Amino acid sequence: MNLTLPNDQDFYWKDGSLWCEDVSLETLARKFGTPLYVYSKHALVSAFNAYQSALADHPHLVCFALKANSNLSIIKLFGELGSGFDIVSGGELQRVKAAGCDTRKVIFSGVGKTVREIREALLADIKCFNIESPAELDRIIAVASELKLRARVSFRVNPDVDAKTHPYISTGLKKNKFGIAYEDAVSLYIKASQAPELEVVGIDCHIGSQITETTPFADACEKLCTLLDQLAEHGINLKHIDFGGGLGIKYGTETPPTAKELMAALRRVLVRRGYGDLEMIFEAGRSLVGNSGALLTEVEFLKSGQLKNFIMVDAAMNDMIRPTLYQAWMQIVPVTPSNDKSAAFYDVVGPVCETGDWLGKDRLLSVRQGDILAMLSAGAYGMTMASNYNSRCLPAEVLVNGEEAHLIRRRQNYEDLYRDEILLTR
Ligand SMILES: Cc1ncc(COP(=O)(O)O)c(C=O)c1O
Ligand SMILES: N[C@@H](CCCC[NH3+])C(=O)O
Repeated sequence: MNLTLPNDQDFYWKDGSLWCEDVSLETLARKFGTPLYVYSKHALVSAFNAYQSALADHPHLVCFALKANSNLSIIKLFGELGSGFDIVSGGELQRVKAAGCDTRKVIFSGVGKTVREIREALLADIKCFNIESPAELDRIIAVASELKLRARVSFRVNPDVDAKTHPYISTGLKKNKFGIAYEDAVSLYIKASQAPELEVVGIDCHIGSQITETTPFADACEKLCTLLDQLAEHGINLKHIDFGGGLGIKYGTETPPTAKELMAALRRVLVRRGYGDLEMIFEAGRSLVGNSGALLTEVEFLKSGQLKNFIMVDAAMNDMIRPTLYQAWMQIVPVTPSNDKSAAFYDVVGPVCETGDWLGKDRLLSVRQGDILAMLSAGAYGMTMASNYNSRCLPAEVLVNGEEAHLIRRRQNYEDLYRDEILLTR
């Protein structure tokens, strides 16, 4: 595979070493230790602005999906750029508040919202609940009635389109647990519109993640427009259409559409179907943060197995689970390549006691003990999916802005591992 770097504007080669903006990754690894997540502020801002400029001529709200990366400093940065937020838990709502951002720009998705979470979101005056089941509709009515508040709602409709992505991250099919059935949508909208506790404001779908074509989005849009036609016949007219997230990024050889291309495809459908004036909402996660981050890790040992060679690094599946969970391919490069050792094929593995603890397989690399490797495009679903498995401390996170590198999450220490546990003394 002849590969270029996935984001060679913000992570690029200079003087024989890999840099993030105006700081070398080697320097960052030595200064902050490894494993280390490094994010480029410029990349984050550019990704957000790509959506903003593609949508500039239309009413819209880009809601950053916190599940992709929920560091407070990153939430705050997007908030300052004008972002809304897509949340799926009370904890994520609390993060939006803790970052000092506007909860009235929050969209609440998720199939299992608890009474407590609904209460908190209503009190925070969020923009909209994306309802995912008839039972949730009843629950929101009950909580709104108890609080004497009106909930703004939309239904997440399952358009049953194939997003052509990994089965674990495709969500818009009939067999998935997400959303309400397309066939049930009209009757649920009628019920919701008759409830005084609700204001029915939108329609929503989310068909999957890491989608690299525009067609599935356009297909979903057509299906939602057909529903909008049917709802209009019942006098139900909505204010917004929410396309969820899902826009893919470049990890290796993918060529995903740009935000501009995606918007053009959606606008074509909306305008043709007579819904060009609706506010367009996006719950963008990966496409805002994925290519903005790298995971740095140090080579602990090289090991020749019976059938394979291994590079043992100090990052593991607990720090970055995507490769083993989805067989995801993510680029791994030495940050300061040298040719004084001949290249060989290696599996890049961590120290966790699981055969599935790998970050890359069959990679042609020339490395020595002590070298720093960078796993690229690691800004989405990296740190947020990290765990303490094997009692490993969570990595630190650094945000680079030009020549400056700010620590935005300190590395955990051993005491952090059991701080919440209670040692029974008898
Ligand atoms: C409801 C919902 N919205 C938004 C997202 C963000 O998706 P992505 O990171 O692919 O943009 C997800 C995750 O797939 C999701 O489940
Ligand atoms: N966590 C997944 C995507 C799932 C998105 C959540 N709906 C990934 O790393 O690709």
